[in-house]
Parts: sequence; C-alpha cells; structure tokens
Amino acid sequence: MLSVSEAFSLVLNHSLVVSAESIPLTQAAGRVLREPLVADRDLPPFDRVSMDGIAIQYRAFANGQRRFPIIGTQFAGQPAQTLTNETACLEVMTGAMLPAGADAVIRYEDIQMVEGTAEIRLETIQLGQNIHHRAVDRKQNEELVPAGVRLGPAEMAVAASVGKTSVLVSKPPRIALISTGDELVDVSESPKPYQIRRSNTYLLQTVLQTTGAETALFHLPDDPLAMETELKTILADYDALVLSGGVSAGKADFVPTVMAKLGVNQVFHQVAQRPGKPFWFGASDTGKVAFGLPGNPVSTFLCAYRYLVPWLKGSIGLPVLPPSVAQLAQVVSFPPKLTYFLPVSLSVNPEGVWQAKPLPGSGSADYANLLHCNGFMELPPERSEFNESEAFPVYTFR
Ligand SMILES: Nc1nc2c(c(=O)[nH]1)N[C@H]1C(S)=C(S)[C@@H](COP(=O)(O)OP(=O)(O)OC[C@H]3O[C@@H](n4cnc5c(N)ncnc54)[C@H](O)[C@@H]3O)O[C@H]1N2
Ligand code: MOO
Ligand SMILES: [Mg+2]
Repeated sequence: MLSVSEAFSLVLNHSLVVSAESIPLTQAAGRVLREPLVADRDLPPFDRVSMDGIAIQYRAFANGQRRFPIIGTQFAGQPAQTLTNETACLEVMTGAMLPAGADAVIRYEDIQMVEGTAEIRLETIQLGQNIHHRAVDRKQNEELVPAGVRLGPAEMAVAASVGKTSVLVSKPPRIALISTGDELVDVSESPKPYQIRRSNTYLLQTVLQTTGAETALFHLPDDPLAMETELKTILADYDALVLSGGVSAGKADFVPTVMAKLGVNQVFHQVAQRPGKPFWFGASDTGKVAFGLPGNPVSTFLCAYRYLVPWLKGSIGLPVLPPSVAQLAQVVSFPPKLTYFLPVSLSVNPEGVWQAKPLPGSGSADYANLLHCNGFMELPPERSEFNESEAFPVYTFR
C-alpha cells in the first residue's frame, strides 16, 4: 500500500491547469497574481516632505542662523517651488514635493512663529531630515511583487500605486463537491431511523473557502447507472471532482468503477493511513482530476487538509508550505503499521512552544470530536509508541 508521502507526491503531480484572466483591480483582492507588479516610477517618485513644518537650507542652520523669514507655502499636490533665498524658508506640508534648494525640514513642533519668521528651537539638526528621498524605497522598473502571490492588503496597495487598473490573476478552479450514499438526506429533511443528514459537502465547501475555488454541491445515490449519467455531466462542467463515500470494500461502493468507466483513471487506491485508508485518486487524459475521499466525516476532513488543499494551492500558483511542528503533550500508543493522523488541540506553552493535546475521539465517524480540535498530528507508521514532548508535524485547521 502507498505511504502518505508517496500518495501526496502523486496528488501534487496531477495539478490542474489553471488559466489566467485579467480582472479589474477592485475585484482582485484575495486572488493569485499571474504577472509581476513592477514599479512604474521610483518610490517615492520625488523627494517627499514627511513632516509638516518649514523647509530650509541646512548650511544656513550650520552657519548659526536660527530665524528664517517665511517666503511662501508648499502644499501637497503642487509642483515644487524654489527656495530662492538660501537664508529664508518655505512652509511645507507632509506629502508635498521638497522645494528646490531646500535640504532639511523642521517640524512645526520644533519652531516658533514670530511675525512672519520661523525661529528654530533645536540645538542640532541633520542634513536631509524629515525628507523621504526619491527612490529610497524602490527604483523604477524594480519588481515589487512576483507572480504567484495572493493579493492581500499590501499587494493591493502596491498594485494601485503602480497604476494597475486591471491585473492578471488565476481563474478560480471550478470544483464539484459530491456526496454519495442512499442513507444520506438533505439538511432540510427529517431523516428516517435508518438515514442521516449529509454533512461532508458542507465541510468540504468550508475547507475550500480559503482557496478561492468556485464550488457547487451535488448528491448521488448508490446506483452505478445514475451515478454514471450524472457524473458525466458534472465532469464536463467542472475542473475537478471531490467525492465523498463509496470507495471502500462495500457492495454499494461504486465510485472507483464508475470513474474508470468515465475515463478518469485510477492513480492510486488506498493509503497506509488512519483515518482515510480507502482514499481513491484518479485523473483523466483531458486533465480532469477526481478525489474519492472516504465517506467517514473525519476521513473526508483529514484528506481535505492533507491532500486536497495543498494540491489546489499548488494548482493556482500559491506556494505549498510545509506543516508546522508541535510537541505531544502526552504519551500516545498506536500499534497498526499506518500513519496515524491524531486529532489534537494545539496551544502554546509558557516557553512559546506549540503543544498538541491528543483528542482521539471515538473514531473516524466522530465528527463532533473535531469541534474541540484545531489540527491533526502526523505520527509515522514505523513506530507504535510516541513519547511526551516528542515533536511531529501538525496540519492545522482553525
Ligand atoms: N471491509 C472493509 N470495510 C471498510 C473499510 C475497509 O478497509 N474494509 N474501510 C473503512 C474505512 S477506514 C472507511 S473511512 C469507510 C469508508 O467508506 P466509503 O468511502 O466507502 O464511504 P461509505 O461507505 O459511503 O460511508 C462510510 C460512512 O460515512 C458516512 N458518510 C458518507 N458520506 C457522508 C456524508 N456526506 N455526510 C455524513 N456522513 C457520511 C456513511 O453514512 C457511512 O457511515 O469504510 C470502512 N469500511
Ligand atoms: O478512514 Mo476510516 O475513516 O479510517 O475509518
Ligand atoms: Mg463504503
């Protein structure tokens, strides 16, 4: 049986081909850039006054002068004036161009205004003080943001400042989230004694919210012909399918055979892990990808975080980051030769180290247990005893 890392590599090898689209900047927050953002001018584009006050020539102050006649005012949003008299000053406002001939700005707080003159009340000043010099932040034509970065607040501010009215971003992949099973009824229905309400597609939709994918929910019965008909349409309309249920050894587990009939070939079936051992994964020659996640809700949940989310991030051009690491807060025993994804509650101890408190719950159908957890700790298959304070990777979900 495949190991978790082998299965993960195979999943990442089948990334979606996500096309790019140009959209207005006003709609681009949260999307992934597909072009670099380049400085169209120096940043800042001119010597910018950074404090309200007066602009003088430093040499006059260095020569002992303290009282400067005010010969005008330089506001922001105006072309630069000139300090025509090197022993005079201009009042200047934050954001204004530094007047030509001036090379130091003194704050209003450090001067006293007396009858049209400004008297500086400082012992020393620096050449160039309170001036945000042209190009100190970035130079014209410098790459400010590389492609493959999500447009957060800082990136949006930079995009606006370099005049990008529209930006090239990844198109959101269209993903169908499909529950399967005759025992499952809609959330609005009253289940009969042998039925339950379906929950996995709601779980999956919430997990994928952070990726910006477009999702739609479907439900299929345990009937191979009906499944085939409906899945054919869904396959044509969506880039990827995430199914839950119907992949283990039961007489009504039809997902792998139906997918194969539709040209979605098995890449693997079963991974040496708990939960989620019956995980099925396939891809078609036309570039469609399908995840057959095991139906037990904790298995669906774990597989979504461990495989689906990194796969989707990689596909849309975001970096796939390694998991964080935490210390086990108590001894854990797990004899099967499987990678064990242990539900944990994470907290930081007084030394600033992440601690993982095991909350195994009653098994992979116990989804209510996850309400108290915020991650899965990945314990390796070749060991059966895990000591307190040993560190292992954790996949967090809160
Ligand atoms: N003989 C074997 N039986 C089972 C094996 C095995 O290896 N050999 N594996 C077990 C494991 S592990 C899991 S996990 C499950 C996976 O089963 P399936 O993927 O085939 O899923 P189903 O049989 O359709 O359902 C399993 C279970 O999950 C519930 N379920 C399914 N979908 C939803 C949903 N959308 N919302 C809520 N609950 C859902 C379903 O009612 C079943 O209780 O197989 C074991 N068996
Ligand atoms: O994946 Mo199953 O959920 O191990 O029970
Ligand atoms: Mg089954």
